[in-house]
Amino acid sequence: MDPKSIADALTAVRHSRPLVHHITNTVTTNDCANITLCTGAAPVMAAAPEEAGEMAALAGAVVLNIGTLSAAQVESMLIAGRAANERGIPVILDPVGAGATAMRTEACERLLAELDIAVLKGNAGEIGVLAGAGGEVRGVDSAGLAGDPAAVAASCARTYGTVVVMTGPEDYISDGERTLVVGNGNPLMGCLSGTGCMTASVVGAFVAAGDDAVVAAAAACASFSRAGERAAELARGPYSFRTALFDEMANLTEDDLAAHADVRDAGAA
Ligand SMILES: Nc1ncnc2c1ncn2[C@@H]1O[C@H](COP(=O)(O)OP(=O)(O)O)[C@@H](O)[C@H]1O
Ligand SMILES: Cc1ncsc1CCOP(=O)(O)O
Ligand SMILES: [Mg+2]
Repeated sequence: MDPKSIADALTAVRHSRPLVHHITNTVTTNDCANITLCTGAAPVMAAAPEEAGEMAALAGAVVLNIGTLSAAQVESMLIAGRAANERGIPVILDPVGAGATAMRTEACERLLAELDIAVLKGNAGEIGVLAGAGGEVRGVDSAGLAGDPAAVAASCARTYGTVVVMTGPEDYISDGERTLVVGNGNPLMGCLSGTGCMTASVVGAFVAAGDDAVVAAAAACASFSRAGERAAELARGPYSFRTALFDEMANLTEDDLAAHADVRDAGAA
């Protein structure tokens, strides 16, 4: 893919500094706030049903993450999602742990049925479960996927009428017709809780700032994973990597991204 359109997508985030409203889990909420800031956008976390719709209406994107969900939180997600849908504000769903318990799977299916989800972003196991394609999930981690990942991402996108971002050593982005693969990243990203959640935040920032959700989501994945590559050069282990990941996201330049983003059509992968 044209490296300039990837770099331009980062420029668009930094110029528009979109507000990214999150209703998210209690484990990685601070990481999501700070990676949103380091990307060049503005985070806000607001989950109370009394304000979720009002806050969503002010946002450039809404990120719904079911990592530590409750029945009440699902209701807040529906309120926020409806407010966003009424205004054409993109909603990103992170189906953390879908497939691990019936509650998580059913919550995702309800959110996907009742809301217009712009981007469904999960790991390979979560997307495989929701696609009905033999995904396996252990807690919040992917435990495997049956079949060709590009085909699963595309099939899931068609099933739900959304853009799918399926993360792993390579990230697959598909709207059901066009499927891109992002090759950037480093294995240390899989050794840290929160990198999947942060991917959703970064996707939210890029989709808020862009016109084409497939290109924006691919640019988001390339940017975050390129920051991961640079951070890995500075790290002594997972926790110094974590610090470096935020710094490298904030310091990422359009020139570096244009030179190193590895975004291809999956068919040509
Ligand atoms: N082995 C790996 N090599 C490169 N990047 C990885 C690897 N594992 C995960 N990532 C990156 O880490 C982020 C989180 O992906 P993943 O671990 O699949 O999500 P989750 O935390 O939801 O299980 C994504 O940006 C993905 O590209
Ligand atoms: C460990 C854990 N448990 C519930 S949510 C959560 C964080 C998951 O973060 P990620 O999916 O980004 O690894
Ligand atoms: Mg993880």
